[in-house]
Amino acid sequence: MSPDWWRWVASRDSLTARLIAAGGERRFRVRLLDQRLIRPRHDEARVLGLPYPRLAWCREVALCLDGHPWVVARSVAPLARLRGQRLERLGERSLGSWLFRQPGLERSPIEVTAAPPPFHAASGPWGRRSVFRHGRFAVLVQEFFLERMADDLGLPSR
Ligand SMILES: C=C(O[C@@H]1C=C(C(=O)O)C=C[C@H]1O)C(=O)O
Repeated sequence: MSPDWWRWVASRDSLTARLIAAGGERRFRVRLLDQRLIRPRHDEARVLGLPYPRLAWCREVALCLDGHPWVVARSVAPLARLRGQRLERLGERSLGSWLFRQPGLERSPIEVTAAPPPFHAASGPWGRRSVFRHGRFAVLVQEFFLERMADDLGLPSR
């Protein structure tokens, strides 16, 4: 991986904040693509340490700059660990802007993939995922950086 991409893929602070900063004059927007109850995919259940199959709340978004998707994300939170968090009310507010305000937030090591997003038609150089926890609450956040972001920021292909 190029150092330019490593800085994005390995970052552990808020991606929302980084995208807004990198976007400069461009307008940032979270576009809500879907939110629903699901049975997590096998690999998602494994990463979350869930006995399969358990119901989970799923949210899919595109993080857009001036209307162009730079990142697509799918977040999966086991219902049993939602602990009354009303995540469905986030709407087009960023999950990150809420998450990073939670006291005692912990983040697992980041897993990286070169595979395309399994939940979206767009493609790009890298994907990653990690689990955020605070107290008993847990959410798996899976983010895929798209070609449009590489083009707009003049990043290398990989
Ligand atoms: C986890 C973060 O939140 C971002 C916002 C998301 C959303 O609103 O659904 C999903 C993934 C993120 O990239 C972050 O900013 O780091």
